[in-house]
Amino acid sequence: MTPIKLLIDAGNTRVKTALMDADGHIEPWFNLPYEDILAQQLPATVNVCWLSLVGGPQQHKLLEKWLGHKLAVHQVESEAQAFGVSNAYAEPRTLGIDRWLAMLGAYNEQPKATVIIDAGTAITVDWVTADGRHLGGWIAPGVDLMQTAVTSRAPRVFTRQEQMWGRVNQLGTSTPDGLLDGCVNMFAGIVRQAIYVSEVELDWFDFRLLFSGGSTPLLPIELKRRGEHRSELVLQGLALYANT
Ligand SMILES: Nc1ncnc2c1ncn2[C@@H]1O[C@H](COP(=O)(O)OP(=O)(O)O)[C@@H](O)[C@H]1O
Ligand SMILES: CC(C)(COP(=O)(O)O)[C@@H](O)C(=O)NCCC(=O)O
Ligand SMILES: [K+]
Repeated sequence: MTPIKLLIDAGNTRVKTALMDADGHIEPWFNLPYEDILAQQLPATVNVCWLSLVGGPQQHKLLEKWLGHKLAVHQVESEAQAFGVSNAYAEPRTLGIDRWLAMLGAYNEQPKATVIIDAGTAITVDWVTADGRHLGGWIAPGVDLMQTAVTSRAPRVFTRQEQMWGRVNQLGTSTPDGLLDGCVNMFAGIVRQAIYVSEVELDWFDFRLLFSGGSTPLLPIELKRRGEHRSELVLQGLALYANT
């Protein structure tokens, strides 16, 4: 493919990108922490970029430094409605652009009742009905943040740099294991609660459960099997805007 457009999903921790050609085909490019993006060489054929940014001024500055003045940048904002989806927020622009785009990406792929759980820096959960109504959602700390929240206020609690995988359903027998297991299980718990609310409160019996974000692999297999791992939803939403 000859890429002409760059799509950027700039989270609070990592930057995910894709390239789009003149026919609207997209191909994933990289998923890197901010400090590593400057080393990435932009393809010479790319002249325009579509940006989803939830990070602050520091992250914005890094992106500007990377892109230089070579590209026209379209920064997308959440809207009251677009591409068949209506935003539940009374102030639509205050909904995280990553959450908005993930809903557009999912709904335009399959217009069906959908729950999207994005577990990155924060964990967000959003509900969209089969007719494209966003009902609202949740914002909770991500797994790393949960651990930092405890260690920053309790001097005797500490973490060890170690693999987080496979910790769900474990009972910790040391401080770092107990903290890790507690936080990973908090994540599993919010997923179970989201399923409960969908089935019992909303009476949904046939819905898509989509997982995205860097912490998805921490979920136990029985929860992963209830849904699909779809980390490119924000980029798919951006592609809708880039194709207009
Ligand atoms: N390659 C990786 N190795 C270890 N942890 C990762 C990796 N990628 C993502 N994570 C975890 O996921 C989080 C970032 O996921 P991501 O969905 O990219 O977040 P955001 O959109 O907030 O930038 C990190 O805080 C970390 O917990
Ligand atoms: C909730 C978020 C911090 C999630 O960001 P992420 O974890 O993907 O980096 C982001 O979507 C955001 O800043 N939202 C604005 C507030 C809102 O959605 O209501
Ligand atoms: K998130």
